[in-house]
Amino acid sequence: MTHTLKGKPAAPAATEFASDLAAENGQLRARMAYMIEQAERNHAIMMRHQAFDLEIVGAGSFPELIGSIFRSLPAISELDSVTLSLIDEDADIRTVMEKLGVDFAAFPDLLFEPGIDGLGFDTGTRHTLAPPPKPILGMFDPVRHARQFPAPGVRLQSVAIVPLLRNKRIIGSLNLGSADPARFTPSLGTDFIEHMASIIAICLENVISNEMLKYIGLTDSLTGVYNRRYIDRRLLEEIARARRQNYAISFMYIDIDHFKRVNDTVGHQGGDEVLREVAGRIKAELRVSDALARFGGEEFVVLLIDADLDSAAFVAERIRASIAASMIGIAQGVQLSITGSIGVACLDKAGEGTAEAAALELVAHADEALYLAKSGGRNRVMRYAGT
Ligand SMILES: Nc1nc2c(ncn2[C@@H]2O[C@H](COP(=O)(O)OP(=O)(O)OP(=O)(O)O)[C@@H](O)[C@H]2O)c(=O)[nH]1
Repeated sequence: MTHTLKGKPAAPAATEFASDLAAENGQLRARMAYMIEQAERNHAIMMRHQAFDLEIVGAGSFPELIGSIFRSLPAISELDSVTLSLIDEDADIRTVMEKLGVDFAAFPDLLFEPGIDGLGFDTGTRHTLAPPPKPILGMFDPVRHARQFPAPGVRLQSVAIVPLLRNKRIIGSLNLGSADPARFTPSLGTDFIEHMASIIAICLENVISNEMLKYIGLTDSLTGVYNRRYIDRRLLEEIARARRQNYAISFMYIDIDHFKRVNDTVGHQGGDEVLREVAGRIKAELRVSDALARFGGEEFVVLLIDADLDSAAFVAERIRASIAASMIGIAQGVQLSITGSIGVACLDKAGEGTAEAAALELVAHADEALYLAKSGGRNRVMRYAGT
């Protein structure tokens, strides 16, 4: 038997080798287990992101898309804050979405920027052919990132400001915030978040153009107010809602008096200017919940929500007075005195029968009242006699 200097028996070489091997094996197994766990975790993240991609690609409207982004992205990416900045130079997107009924109060993390400068990318000195900006990753700075994170719910530590690009044009930024300081560091690879941002950018551009088209299809290009298609649809929705909530809705026909003479005197273009001015004057007398449309020609209609015949006639009188109040100036200094006749009808507690039948009846009653206003001498408001 061999002895060490301290007198203990030395382990045989084979046993030593076996225990080294076992230790190494253990380490390798632990590493393997860790790598499998990582791979499974990454796979789960990939699957969640694929499901997210499918969800946003399938979004049929702007609120649906924005809702999906704010609801799902923080959860699947384990983020503490997600905001979205959209460039909206002349507030066109905001205006159209509002007109289509989008409630922006429901999306406090949706931010509009009047220009590219507000996004914080270095674009000032960029040559037009230079590559588009890359995501900016790093520590959260409450001053520098105040625009992207105006009211973060938690104390953010690191952020990623990812440009949303369409054909190399920046349309906004996706702003990701984490309470973990190591989550977004400048050295982190950005392929994954750039890919995610590119899908979001495509979806955003698609829904925004779809909503714009929808809006164009529902508005009158000459005056910018709604068109007949919009009112026909809205009337049915409003009748159904008025029935559920038990309130009255009213309808008004407004027809410019002797408009043929206007066209004959100042030409069709002059007539168009008068139509635009009259639309503006009517609109100024309405509440945001009321809907104004041009039914074609020189005829406008107004749908008043939660308004009985008395209140509708009161608003109609205000509109009549405002059209007649002052001359309308058109090109080359020509001033015209314009009046309008108005017929008003009301669907008390939203009527009986189908919504379609009730809508037809309401419009016909307002038309009858308009006829009375015209035959009674014009520049007047008449109520439907049967209501
Ligand atoms: N400028 C312009 N004129 C239009 C447009 N659409 C219809 N009109 C004209 O509107 C006029 C409507 O005339 P009428 O329906 O005879 O009625 P009116 O002259 O207004 O007479 P009353 O309604 O009876 O007071 C016609 O001359 C149409 O050519 C339009 O988009 N622009």
